[in-house]
Amino acid sequence: MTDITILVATMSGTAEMVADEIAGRLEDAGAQARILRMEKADIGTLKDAEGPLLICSSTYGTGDVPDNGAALYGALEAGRPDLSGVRYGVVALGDSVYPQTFCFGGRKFDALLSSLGARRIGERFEHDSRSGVYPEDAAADWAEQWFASLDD
Ligand SMILES: Cc1cc2nc3c(=O)[nH]c(=O)nc-3n(C[C@H](O)[C@H](O)[C@H](O)COP(=O)(O)O)c2cc1C
Repeated sequence: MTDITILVATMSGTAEMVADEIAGRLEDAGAQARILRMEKADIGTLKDAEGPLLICSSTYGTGDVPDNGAALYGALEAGRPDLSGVRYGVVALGDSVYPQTFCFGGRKFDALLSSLGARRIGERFEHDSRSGVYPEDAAADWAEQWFASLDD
């Protein structure tokens, strides 16, 4: 069974709700999904994860990662661990009212993990809170496809 760790960075809870829905969908598809808020994660969490990681992050401030993800982001940036054994996917939440920094929380994690040697599986999923699409439904649909593509 594939173990998937969903790492959540959120300010007002949307990303956590999205992670809950994704976890349910992944479990239905036969995965073991664990949700971890980023303040409870460290470099070891990423390096030692049994299976792929799923970054689920919103965006705040001027294109910043949410506060609860800042310590992990900073530790990765400063420590520059070798993550070449890590596979990951990205769910990025944002709002197109901020076109200059749209979905930068998820995009920043994506760029950082990739620069540390981790391999992204599939395209990044980006949700615009202005779109009228429910983020949890769209992200769960995406995650089901993402999970299926892990075997490719
Ligand atoms: C103060 C504030 C700043 C924001 N800044 C950005 C931003 O720079 N870029 C972006 O794409 N979205 C931005 N957003 C939108 C949120 O990322 C988006 O609404 C997201 O769905 C919130 O998810 P959360 O509840 O998990 O934090 C901002 C929202 C707020 C309230």
